[in-house]
Amino acid sequence: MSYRSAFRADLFAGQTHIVTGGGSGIGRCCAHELAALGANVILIGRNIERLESTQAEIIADGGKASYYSVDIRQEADVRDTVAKIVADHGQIHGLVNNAGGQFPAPLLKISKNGWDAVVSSNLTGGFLMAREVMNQSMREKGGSIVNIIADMWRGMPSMGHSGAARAGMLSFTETAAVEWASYGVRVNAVAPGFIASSGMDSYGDEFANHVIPQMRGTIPSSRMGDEDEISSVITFLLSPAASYTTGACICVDGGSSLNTKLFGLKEHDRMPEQKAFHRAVKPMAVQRMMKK
Ligand SMILES: CCCCC/C=C/C(=O)SCCNC(=O)CCNC(=O)[C@H](O)C(C)(C)COP(=O)(O)OP(=O)(O)OC[C@H]1O[C@@H](n2cnc3c(N)ncnc32)[C@H](O)[C@@H]1OP(=O)(O)O
Ligand SMILES: NC(=O)C1=CN([C@@H]2O[C@H](COP(=O)(O)OP(=O)(O)OC[C@H]3O[C@@H](n4cnc5c(N)ncnc54)[C@H](OP(=O)(O)O)[C@@H]3O)[C@@H](O)[C@H]2O)C=CC1
Repeated sequence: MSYRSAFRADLFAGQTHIVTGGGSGIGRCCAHELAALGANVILIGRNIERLESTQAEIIADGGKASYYSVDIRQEADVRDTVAKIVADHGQIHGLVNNAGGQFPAPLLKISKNGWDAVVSSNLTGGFLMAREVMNQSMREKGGSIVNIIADMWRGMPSMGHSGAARAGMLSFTETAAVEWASYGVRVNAVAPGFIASSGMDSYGDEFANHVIPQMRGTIPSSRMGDEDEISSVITFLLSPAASYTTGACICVDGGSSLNTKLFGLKEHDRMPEQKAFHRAVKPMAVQRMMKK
């Protein structure tokens, strides 16, 4: 296995974990990490080429992976796909609800269809996946669900549809954690900040050249996060190390959600030692996962 996880190599041996959006970005990275820890990984997404490619990478690396192409917004397709997964692989131990995305636009420029497309991708789809996995496996056998949301605290300007959906997903996480705890099912969330993922590259030049440099200046850690820095927290939440953790949300954002504008971060807060520290830790993170 070439993926260098911080966790024990047989952590998920004999277990099956679903990763939605597993064909690219954070989901692909997470699929690699879970497979490196012994899991049989099920990749879900719409684009078959990307799913196939991630599956091939994992298998070439000595891991186990399969894929099912489905749009998580389609209720009947989600139900049938989960049924197929249970028939093919048996118990589902973990679900990573990572599929999603949005387009940058101010609220006044978002059509009803645009709003619905984003809300159904980032809220309804995750609910459908969790409900079906619960009904068809976890309510009998227990399990762990991790929902990926976003840094939407105090609003998400230019991505208001996504902010509303992610806030809803956090509330869903908390409700499901309470309702499903007695079935031995834990439900948690991870809120990534700015992560240098392949998905982030999809927003075009304006976003890359203007928005990202501007946002980087507001992050106390002075850099964007890497995909593996989200994956390791997902892995922790799926693992027995988090056996008493449910209904929690872990912000993985280099401190950006804490950076109040009131007496905000100044250049002199970024000490030279801090920059040196980043240079020291970055190579290890990069070694964990080679980006495409
Ligand atoms: C402060 C923290 C920042 C956090 C940063 C977050 C980063 C990330 O999440 S990284 C990347 C994640 N990946 C993506 O975002 C993938 C790219 N996005 C999408 O695929 C789309 O946004 C989607 C989720 C809406 C795709 O859904 P789909 O059903 O394929 O959408 P359609 O193309 O059919 O369009 C439906 C509807 O939406 C309108 N629309 C789509 N794009 C835009 C746009 N760029 N601007 C305005 N409107 C858009 C589209 O026009 C349709 O509406 P109608 O025209 O009214 O029918
Ligand atoms: N990168 C970042 O900075 C941040 C990312 N996030 C969130 O983290 C998650 C992963 O993002 P990231 O890896 O960066 O971006 P990607 O765009 O690479 O990943 C999104 C994945 O979701 C899948 N997907 C999207 N819609 C659907 C759908 N309707 N049905 C099934 N699969 C779907 C896509 O596959 P396909 O197109 O094949 O269906 C793709 O593999 C997303 O929810 C994203 O919004 C949150 C905060 C910050």
